[in-house]
Amino acid sequence: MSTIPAPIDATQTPAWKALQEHHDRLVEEGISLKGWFAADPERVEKLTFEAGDLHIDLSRDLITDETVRLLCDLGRAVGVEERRDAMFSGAHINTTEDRAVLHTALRRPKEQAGTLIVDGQDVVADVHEVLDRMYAFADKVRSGAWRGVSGKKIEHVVSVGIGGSDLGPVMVYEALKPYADAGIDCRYISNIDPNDAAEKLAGLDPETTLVIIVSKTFTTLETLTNAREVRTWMLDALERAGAIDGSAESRAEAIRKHFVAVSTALDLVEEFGIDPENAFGFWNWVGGRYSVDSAVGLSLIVALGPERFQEFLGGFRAIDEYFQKTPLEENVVALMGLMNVWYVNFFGAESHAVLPYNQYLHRFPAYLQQLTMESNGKGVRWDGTPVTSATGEIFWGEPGTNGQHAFYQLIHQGTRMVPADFIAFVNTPHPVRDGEQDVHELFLGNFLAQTKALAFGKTADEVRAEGTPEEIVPARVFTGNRPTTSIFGDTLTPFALGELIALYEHITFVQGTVWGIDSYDQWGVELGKQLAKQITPAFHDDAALTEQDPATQALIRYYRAHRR
Ligand SMILES: O=P(O)(O)OC[C@H]1O[C@H](O)[C@H](O)[C@@H](O)[C@@H]1O
Repeated sequence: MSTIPAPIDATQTPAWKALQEHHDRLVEEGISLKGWFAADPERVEKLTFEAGDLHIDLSRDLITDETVRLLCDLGRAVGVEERRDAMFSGAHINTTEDRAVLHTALRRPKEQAGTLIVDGQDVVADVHEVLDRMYAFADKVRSGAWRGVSGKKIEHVVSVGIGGSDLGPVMVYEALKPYADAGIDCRYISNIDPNDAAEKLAGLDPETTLVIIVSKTFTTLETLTNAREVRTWMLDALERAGAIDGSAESRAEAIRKHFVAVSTALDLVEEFGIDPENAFGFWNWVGGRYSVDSAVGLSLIVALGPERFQEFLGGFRAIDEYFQKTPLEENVVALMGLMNVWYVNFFGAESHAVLPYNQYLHRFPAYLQQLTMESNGKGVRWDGTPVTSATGEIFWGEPGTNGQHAFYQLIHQGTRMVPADFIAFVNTPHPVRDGEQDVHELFLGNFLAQTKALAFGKTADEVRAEGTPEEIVPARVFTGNRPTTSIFGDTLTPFALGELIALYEHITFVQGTVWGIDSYDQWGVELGKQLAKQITPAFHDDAALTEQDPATQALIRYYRAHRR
C-alpha cells in the first residue's frame, strides 16, 4: 500500500480560479505581446533565465508578471516542491507500480555513495559500480583490447531495443556524432518489422560487430524476436566465414565475444545465453523513458567514450540541482511545466511543438514524444480517481529550417494554438561560408525570424503598405501572439544535451503533478500487447479467426486472400 497522499485537485484550488479569471481578463483586454513589450521595458530581462548553461527566454510566451505569480501559487497549492523532494529522496511516487522514481540518482556523483538508501539499497554506490564496469568494458572495446571471435577489432555496434531502450540511445548517438571518436559506428534495431533488421544489418561484417541487447524487462516481444534473429545472423555468418565451426563450444564463444546485454532482469539475460559477466544491470526505479543515462546508454559509452558520458551525466546533474534548489518564481524548469499547464488547461492547446534548429537533434522530438506522452497521457490520477482537467498534450516536431517548408504554416496562421519550443546553439562543429555569408548565421537568422513572426505577426496595414491587392490582404495577415520559448545554448556538447533531457524530464514531472497523475507507469500500452498475442494465430487458424470481432476478421480475410 502506498503512503503517498491523494492528489490535490488543482481545479478546486483558489490559484486555479485566479488563473481562470486572469486568463479571461487577458483575453478580454486583448492579448498583445507587442503591447506587453512596449509597456514593460524589462520584460526580456525579467523573463530570461539561466539554467545550468542553457539560456532560456520566456518573454514571447503568453505570460505576464501576474501569470508567473499565479502559476507559482498553483504549483505550491498542488505541492510541486514537496513531490519533487519526495521523488529525489526515493519515495514510491509511482503508486500503481509501488516504485521509487529515481532516474535522478543515475547522475549523482560517486562521493554521494551512502547518502541515499532506498528500500535497503545504497543507490548511488550501486549506480557507480555498474558505471565503472561499463567504462572498463567500453575502454576495452574502444582500444581494441576486446576483440571478436576471429581476433578482429570491433568497428560496429548493433543495439537491439525498443521504446525507452532505443529512442534515448538513438537520439543521443545522432546528437553527439561529432564526439564519436573511436571509429565505431552504431546502428539501432527496434521494430519487429523484419525490414528494420534487414536494413540495419546490411553490409555489416559480423567479425567486427558487437551486439547489445537492451531491454529493461527482457520480455519485450520485439526485442527478443530481433535478438534471436541477430543471433542467428551472427552465428550463421561467422560459420560461413570460417570464424567458428558448428560446435556448441565455438558458438558459445562467439556469443561471449559478440553479445552483451543491458537489463534489470539479469536471470533472463543468462537464460538467453549471454554470459552474466557481459551483462549490465539497472533497477526498477528507472523508468524506460528515463533510462538513457543508465546502462541503457552502453552503446553511447562505447561510441563516445567514458569521459564524454561523464560530461553528459554532469549536464543532467546541473539541471537536477537547479530544479531542486531554485525558488519557484525563478525556476525556469518549473515555470516551463506550469506554463504548459497554462496553455493546455486555460487556452485549450492540444499540442506542443519542439523545433530544434540543429540537425543533430533530429531525433529529439521523437524521443520527447515517449518521455512526455507515455508519462502524461493518462485519464486517472495516482489514487485511481478520474482526472479533473485535460492532461497530456501531443508533443511533435522536426528540425528547423525543414519544418518551415512543411508545417509552420499551421503554426503561423492556423486556428489552433501551438506553443513551440525553439532550441538552438551559438556554435557549430561545421562552420561553412557561402561566399561572404556565414551559413550558420543564415540558419540562426531563421530561428530568430520565425520566433519574431510568431510573436509579433504582420498587420493588415503593414500588408497593404507593401502594395498587396486588397482582396488578398486577409490571407497575408499574421495575427502574432503565438507563444514560443527560445532555448539557446553555447554548443551542443554532451553536457548541454544532458541538460536538455533533464529539463524536459522535470517539465513532464511538474505537469503530471498539477494534473495529479502518476507520470511513471504506462498501463496504456498493455492491452494492445495482449491482443497481438491473441490475434496473431488467427492468420492461419480458423477457430482463432472466428473469435475475432467482425472488423478484425475482415482484415484477416483480406490478408489471407492476398498473401503470397
Ligand atoms: O526495455 P523494455 O523492457 O524492453 O521495454 C521497452 C518499452 O516497452 C514498453 O511497452 C513500454 O511502453 C516502454 O516504456 C518501454 O520502454
